[in-house]
Amino acid sequence: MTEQNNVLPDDSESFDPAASSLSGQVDRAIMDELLSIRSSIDNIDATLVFLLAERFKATQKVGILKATHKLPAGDPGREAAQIARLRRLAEDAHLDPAFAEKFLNFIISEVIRHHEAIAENHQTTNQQA
Ligand SMILES: O=C(O)C(=O)C[C@]1(C(=O)O)C=C[C@@H](O)C=C1
Repeated sequence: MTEQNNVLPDDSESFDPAASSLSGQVDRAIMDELLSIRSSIDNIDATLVFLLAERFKATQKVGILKATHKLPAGDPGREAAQIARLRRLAEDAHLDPAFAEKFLNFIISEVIRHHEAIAENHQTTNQQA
């Protein structure tokens, strides 16, 4: 049977978790320890991608709602509250709050770009109708 029941995409054929420019240059035990830690990093990176995909699905709904009701793409008041909250969470988690703020701003700027594209598209479609 070729049916796939797993939820995760299969990247096992294209991704080599042992890929490294250090291969053959580092003691086996050290390399094994490095690969073991990298395995956690790979799981975390995969989780980040799935979480970001879910966040962008949610913000796409916001973008459609905003375009439908002609609301501005950005909401600086909301952003200020989000940034203050994330900075506090970052501090509690021993993550650099400046990095957390930069990361959120990076994501939000992409979301605003998407919102503007949705609004543009919505306007064009309505002009044609
Ligand atoms: O909540 C909104 O109004 C959104 O458009 C989402 C979002 C976000 O990505 O969190 C993006 C842009 C706004 O400036 C504020 C927040």
